[in-house]
Amino acid sequence: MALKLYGAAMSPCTSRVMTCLHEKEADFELIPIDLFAGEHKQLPFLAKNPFGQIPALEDGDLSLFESRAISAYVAEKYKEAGHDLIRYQSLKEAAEVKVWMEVESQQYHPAMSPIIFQFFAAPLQGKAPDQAIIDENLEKLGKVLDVYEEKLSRTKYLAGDFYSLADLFHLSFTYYFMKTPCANLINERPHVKAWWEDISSRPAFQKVASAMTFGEKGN
Ligand SMILES: N[C@@H](CCC(=O)N[C@@H](CSO)C(=O)NCC(=O)O)C(=O)O
Repeated sequence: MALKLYGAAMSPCTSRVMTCLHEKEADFELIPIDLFAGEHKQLPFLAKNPFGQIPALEDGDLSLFESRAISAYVAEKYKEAGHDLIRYQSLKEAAEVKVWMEVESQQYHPAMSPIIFQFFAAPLQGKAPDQAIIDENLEKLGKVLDVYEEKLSRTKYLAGDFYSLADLFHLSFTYYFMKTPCANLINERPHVKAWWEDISSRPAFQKVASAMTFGEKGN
């Protein structure tokens, strides 16, 4: 039976899960939740995620939320299908994947998401981007990217010489980041740039990126 993903194609958190579903060649249905109408802040959606945020996923009687947890579930459930994202046959490699999944959510995302908010969400609320917030977080992100540059000079991908869920977790927010005037923060770091070009060119993400139209005319 097809998995049901509740969210919005342009939302980076929904796109994170869709990218994983495509890598695993999983059959799913995207059920749109209208953020602009506040559908995510009321029942029935609140019963799927009490924090009132997209995405949520239903697989039979299992209902999940948090895009990274949903992606990890999908990667485990379909571990023998499509690309192995969690290195389930190697305890050591799987542990490295877990380290860099945490790095994305604990180091990279906290610096990246305020920048994305300023460029894409603030204007929707009629506010100009707050340059002080952008600058403060660019400095933090630069320090994180310096660590990435060194690591990626030693391994092709973050967890090793294999593409994993850790790399995938970065795709959707970084896609929007590369559309801002701050893209040079990645482009000026050769190993990070090469890594970004490699992971964002994967067919599973390309399928998703075409619908990631935040900030474009009419959105
Ligand atoms: N840690 C959670 C964050 C979900 C989230 O921020 N969802 C956003 C859209 S994705 O950018 C959202 O629902 N925003 C609307 C709101 O917060 O009101 C996850 O990874 O699933």
